[in-house]
Amino acid sequence: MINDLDKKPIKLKILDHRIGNEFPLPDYATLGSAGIDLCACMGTELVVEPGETQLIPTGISVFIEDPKLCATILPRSGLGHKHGIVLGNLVGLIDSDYQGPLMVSCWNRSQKSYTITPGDRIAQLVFLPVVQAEFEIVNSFESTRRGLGGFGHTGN
Ligand SMILES: O=c1ccn([C@H]2C[C@H](O)[C@@H](COP(=O)(O)OP(=O)(O)OP(=O)(O)O)O2)c(=O)[nH]1
Ligand SMILES: [Mg+2]
Repeated sequence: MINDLDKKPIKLKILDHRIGNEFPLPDYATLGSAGIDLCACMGTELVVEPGETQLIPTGISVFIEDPKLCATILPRSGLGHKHGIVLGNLVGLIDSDYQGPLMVSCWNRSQKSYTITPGDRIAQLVFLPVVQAEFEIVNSFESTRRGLGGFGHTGN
């Protein structure tokens, strides 16, 4: 269990006033949840046809501020597995200096149209640590057992 004091304060703007009223404030569903569900905040129902991708507002923006953190937008497993509703960008990456609205690219990879109703939880937001690299230009690397082998080099 994560104590509230161990949680990282993150600035959040409510852009759609249904958030915190008709739709819940973003929060972890259970004590051990890694993700916070994001709600679809469009005005009316939206039908995503098979193969189609729609950009859906979530009604919030966050300012992560700390460059050692980012957030990712991930599919919800139930929607992805049962209905083929995943993300058009596969994974959304939210930069620590981004201050705009959080948007979800919804891709219907199934053969059936899918209706999204305002307030539906369409994806989830996961905060993650980030390490920024500073490149050191070299001419060669110390050799390793793997060396250049990859892409199945070690077998199945
Ligand atoms: O699913 C997503 C992915 C990104 N973003 C926002 C936050 C992110 O910080 C910004 C830029 O995303 P990214 O760097 O992945 O896109 P880009 O195509 O490289 O755009 P840019 O040139 O603005 O960086 O868009 C979202 O709201 N939802
Ligand atoms: Mg970018």
